[in-house]
Amino acid sequence: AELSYNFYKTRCPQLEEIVKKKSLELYNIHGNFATSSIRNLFHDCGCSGCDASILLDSVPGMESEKESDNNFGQRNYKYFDVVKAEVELACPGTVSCADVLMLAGREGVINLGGPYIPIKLGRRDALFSRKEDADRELVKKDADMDVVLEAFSRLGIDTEHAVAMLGAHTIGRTHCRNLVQRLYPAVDPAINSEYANYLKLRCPSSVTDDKMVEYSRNDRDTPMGFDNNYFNLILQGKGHLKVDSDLTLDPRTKDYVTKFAQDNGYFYTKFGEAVKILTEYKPLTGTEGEIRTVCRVANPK
Ligand code: HEM
Repeated sequence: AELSYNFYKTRCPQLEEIVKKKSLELYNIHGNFATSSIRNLFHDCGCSGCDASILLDSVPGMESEKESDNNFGQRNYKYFDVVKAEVELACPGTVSCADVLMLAGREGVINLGGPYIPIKLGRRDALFSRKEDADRELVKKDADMDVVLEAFSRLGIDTEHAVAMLGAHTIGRTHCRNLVQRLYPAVDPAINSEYANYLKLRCPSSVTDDKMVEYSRNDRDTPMGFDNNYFNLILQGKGHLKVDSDLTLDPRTKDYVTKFAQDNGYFYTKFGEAVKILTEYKPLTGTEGEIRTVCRVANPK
């Protein structure tokens, strides 16, 4: 069985309209659902394929992907339940959480002013989710470029598309616990010194308190705009993570950064192509897995 653009054409013809409407409604109330849904999508597909395994809660005997440090900062999982409930009303037991997650991620990009990305459908949902898979398969925040490019290449994504995908860091936030290693005891020389002072105001101590929700927005100019400003920012030394700074320094990636910084349309094209490849990575299809009713729990046996 394969994914296709018309998988739900007869099974649930209203699906894409429902997800679009509900995602926009949620975005209008909780703007950051759009932001987080894009990272959710990446971390679902990037760990054991696009199978909504990231949405499963831990249960006795199963520590889920959510518990991995690589998923620190993920938020708003609950809104997928809201979208899925609406889909269940129209088409009970028909549409997977994995497809809902892909479509909601797509709508997140659109709601933030980014490009429309056609998404093939027909995925099914994983029966389990394992913290260890997320520990192993997702890229750590301080990974070097070899590791980053290797991880993308495992997903079928080449260097240019990997650089485009990282353009997603044009929205959202970085918590201080992910920033302070580059600020204390000494500022990483790849960070612009004025900007480092700003980050130090946002994160005044090397000791962070996760309960305080201390963070800095990735793009202070257009925080809720899905645009190519990320590439301008990293060229100015305003990248938050090691990977953001390294993109401008590594000979394999730096020319793509300049190209995307100069041409928003080209960035959109390459980002869209990359998302298409990503969302078709290792889906469950046919009779594999299940169609979960509630995205956070596997169906009762
Ligand atoms: C592979 C290299 C990558 C690494 C190491 C990485 C790491 C991170 C880290 C550490 C954060 C901050 C989390 C926090 O402190 O709350 C973050 C945020 C984010 N990342 Fe990435 N990321 C990578 C690639 C991507 C890709 C490919 C996408 C999407 C296509 C993406 C989308 C996002 C988004 C949207 C946020 C903001 C989330 C929010 O505000 O809720 N990242 N990333």
